[in-house]
Amino acid sequence: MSLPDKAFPVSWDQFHRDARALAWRLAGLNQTFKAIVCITRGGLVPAAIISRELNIRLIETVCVASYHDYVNQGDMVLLKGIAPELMENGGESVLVVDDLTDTGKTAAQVRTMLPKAHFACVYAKPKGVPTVDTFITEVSQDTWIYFPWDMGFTYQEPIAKGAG
Ligand SMILES: O=P(O)(O)OC[C@H]1O[C@H](OP(=O)(O)OP(=O)(O)O)[C@H](O)[C@@H]1O
Ligand code: HPA
Ligand SMILES: [Mg+2]
Repeated sequence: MSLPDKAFPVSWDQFHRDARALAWRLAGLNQTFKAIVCITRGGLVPAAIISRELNIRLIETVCVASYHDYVNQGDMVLLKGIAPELMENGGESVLVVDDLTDTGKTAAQVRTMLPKAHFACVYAKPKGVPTVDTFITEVSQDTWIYFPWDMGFTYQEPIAKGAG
């Protein structure tokens, strides 16, 4: 598999705005969440923003590794599971947070551990949409999202390079 055709670069400002929009959406559910389980590593950043906005202080991680060479998804490896007390009652009142759902495999794997939890992510691609309960922005499946923590400043060729 090669890199998707379209690029969706996200700045820190935009990510903060979108993660805060997700927090507003979750606040509107009028549901009390007793804990956040964030899917590392991408879920750590929105979890920090959402935990601040919703005043959730109990934060757990589930550590899943799957994308071993940038775009190609290898086997999923569970590096660290979830504290047993948060898995009681299928994870009822637990909020699971990730930066995005793409094929939906990561969310589906975590759902097997927390079937009754609420799954939220900032961005979603169509294949992943059915695996989450709440998200903010959908991008097409052939789009690659570039997160600010993966980026650096580089020279950009003019769009009309060579012209004039
Ligand atoms: O819906 P999927 O096709 O499973 O893809 C979505 C997952 O892929 C990315 O994580 P990644 O496995 O790249 O690891 P990272 O969060 O540690 O960067 C992203 O943060 C999601 O967790
Ligand atoms: N961007 C960054 N990481 C990802 C993506 C993406 O579009 N899909 C799966 N992991
Ligand atoms: Mg991830």
